[in-house]
Amino acid sequence: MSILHAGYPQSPIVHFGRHHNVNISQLDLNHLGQVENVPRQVNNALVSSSSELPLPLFRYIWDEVMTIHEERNGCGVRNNYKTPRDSAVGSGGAAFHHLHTSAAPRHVASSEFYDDDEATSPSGGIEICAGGGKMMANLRRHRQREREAYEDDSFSSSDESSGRPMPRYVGRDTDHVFGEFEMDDEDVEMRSGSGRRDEGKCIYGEDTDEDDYEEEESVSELLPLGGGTRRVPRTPRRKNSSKCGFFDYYKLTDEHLGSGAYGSVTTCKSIKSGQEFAVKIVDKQGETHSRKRILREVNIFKTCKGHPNIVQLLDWFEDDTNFYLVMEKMRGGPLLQHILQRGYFTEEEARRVTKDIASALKFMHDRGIAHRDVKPENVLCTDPNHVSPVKLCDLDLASQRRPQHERHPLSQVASEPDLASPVGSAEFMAPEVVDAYVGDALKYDKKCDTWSLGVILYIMLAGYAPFQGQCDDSDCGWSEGKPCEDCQQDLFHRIQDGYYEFPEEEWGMISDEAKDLVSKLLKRDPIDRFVCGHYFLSLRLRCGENAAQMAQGCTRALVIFNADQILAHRWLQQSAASTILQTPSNLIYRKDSARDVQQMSEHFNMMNRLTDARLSARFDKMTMSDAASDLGTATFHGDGSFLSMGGELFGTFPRKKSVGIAIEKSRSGEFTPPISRASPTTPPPSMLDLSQDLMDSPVKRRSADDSGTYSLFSPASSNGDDDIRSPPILFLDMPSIQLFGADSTVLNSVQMTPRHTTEDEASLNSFEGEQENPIHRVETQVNV
Ligand SMILES: Nc1ncnc2c1ncn2[C@@H]1O[C@H](COP(=O)(O)OP(=O)(O)OP(=O)(O)O)[C@@H](O)[C@H]1O
Repeated sequence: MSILHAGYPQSPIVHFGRHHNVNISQLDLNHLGQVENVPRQVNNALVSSSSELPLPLFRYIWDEVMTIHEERNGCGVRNNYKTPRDSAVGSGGAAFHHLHTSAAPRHVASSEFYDDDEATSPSGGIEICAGGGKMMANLRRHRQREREAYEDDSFSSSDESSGRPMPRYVGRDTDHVFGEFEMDDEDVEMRSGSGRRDEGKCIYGEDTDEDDYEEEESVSELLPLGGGTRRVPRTPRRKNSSKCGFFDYYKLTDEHLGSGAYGSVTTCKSIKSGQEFAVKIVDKQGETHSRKRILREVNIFKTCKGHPNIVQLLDWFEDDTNFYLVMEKMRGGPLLQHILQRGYFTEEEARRVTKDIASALKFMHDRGIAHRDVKPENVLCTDPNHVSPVKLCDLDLASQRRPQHERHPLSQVASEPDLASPVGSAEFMAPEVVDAYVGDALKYDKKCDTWSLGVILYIMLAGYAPFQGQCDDSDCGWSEGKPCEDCQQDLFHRIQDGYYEFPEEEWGMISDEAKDLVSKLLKRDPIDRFVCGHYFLSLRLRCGENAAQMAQGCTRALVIFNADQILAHRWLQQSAASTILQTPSNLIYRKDSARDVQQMSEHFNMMNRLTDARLSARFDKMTMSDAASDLGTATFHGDGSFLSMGGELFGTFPRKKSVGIAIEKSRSGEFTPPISRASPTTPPPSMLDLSQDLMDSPVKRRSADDSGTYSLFSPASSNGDDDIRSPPILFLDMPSIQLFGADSTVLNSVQMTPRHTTEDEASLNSFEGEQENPIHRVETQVNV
């Protein structure tokens, strides 16, 4: 985990008005690293986090600093800051210094981010915000550049980081010669025409002159952290005149590599070089054929281009009957089959496989993609003689965020189809995904992948799954892969309970570190589950004696978490024991009926679309309290998933309608919201209006240990920020803010001494404000 703090580096003290000072170094990661009760691996990660922060993120911060500065001060500021490398220019200099020297500044930014007077307003209340429109927009730009850099050379064949050469492409380069499928509009027709051979038609079939140019395909940009999609400007490119199909370049062999719900995968050979590849052939006539789906899969393959632990797509074709996706051939076969055939497997090998999968997931998650079907069949071994390295395949269920402009501000909460559709194979489904099946429809996110990784790790170590379905019917064929309603229900219940064991017989010999990682991944509540990928958190601390003052004065701190919790786990950090596991003999692997799962998914998708339409219609004529009750009841499910999407959601509320508040009320405990009474920090009336409605709509919370914890969220309504993507505001008149890690240990706390405290405040146990990163909570505690 890496943290970058953008605070006030020139002085560690931030002045909140006349009476209240905050030592901002409390947010400094080096300080955090010394917190005693932070687990060792977190502590270590924090201590070393500055140097781990990827350079591109620093570039982003630098860009952000300069952009904001330029906007406020006119042009030319950027240039002024570009010359010196010393710290005389404050944080900007520090960031710049880092860019040029890779040194790790402890602070980046300061007043470059925000007006000086924001830090010196009268104190009395605290406002916490997440997201930040400009931050997000700049992060998108940064991501685009980063993605282009990756495509250019970061994971090229001489990728030093992996030490593994990428497959050398020898066949036709569809991208450069013939163009690609239409990627940017999923409904668009793929172009086709008569191929040179009868078997196939080429994707771009029109005859053209040698000198013809066509526009390069737009590339959909996949964005992390709640981003959207933006088209890259088209550039002209020479178009080849030849027409061609799959069979002009490859011939099929008899070797069948596997099949799934959508196609069969066989070996093919390049006619030119004789080199072997794998080709997934999807029948257009089949019930499951969907051009949209294929295009999405290709698009995601493209985004994952070059990663050493994701199978690479090399070429793709379409003819009258089939789609052809030509990939590198994974000669070692699916993971468990490989382990079974070898009959030998060690804990160290399990560790390496886990690291490879986690690395692939981090890469995808960083780009806003969830795989959603992580299971052993989709983990393929590169080499027939070694279990690792492995690569993830089957990106056809992977999901990316939709472009911002295509989303409806409210509908995405309940029905964003990308991550809301339950897909995947039953044994590997995370509880929140199962919830979506069994009626408690709610959002789930990329963390469903890390759950599945936990299941795979469990199976690798023990040879059986942590959750298994059973029924009383002795003739039931569930264990052979046949459908059984009762077994499926039983499995779902077990996953929802989240209860599993480490039976001594198999687990006695396995290291505590390995078990610890399993338990961090198989956390029932996604909030507590380990994550990988970048997350960031923007805090706004706002002070004022009344709403008007609060609207004016604030300061902000940006915290970026490079939350590679999985890869940073101590079991993955160093070699594990070479203990020989019982896995091969215990492996009784039941192939999933992915088709059944998919049918359920389609059904759920349909329900989603209905909900979507309903919400869209309602939103247009919605009053503020409607919006509030929507958030409070229909769409806010109180398990943190709201907030895992929250940064996006809040950011997209149109300002005029944006005074929604969602309050989560736990099952037990009394709750008196500070906003419902007059206090020195009385929030704007719009918020007061809503509070009572929300109090009447408690939301069920699923975590067992949540009593006395409350959440309050609101999109921005009065922060004086003209940015339509302005972040949510959490009004608090509490004196301290605490950052919590995934395991609920306090990472940091910022103490505020309120000028006014009342007895009422003592009745508030705590607030919990979730930011975009669901693993970190911001909580206030009463300190009268
Ligand atoms: N590049 C490859 N090299 C070797 N084998 C492969 C390759 N790609 C896929 N396979 C094998 O083919 C199987 C099916 O491939 P894939 O999962 O992509 O198809 P699918 O129809 O999308 O499957 P699903 O039903 O899981 O969605 C895989 O489980 C794997 O065993």
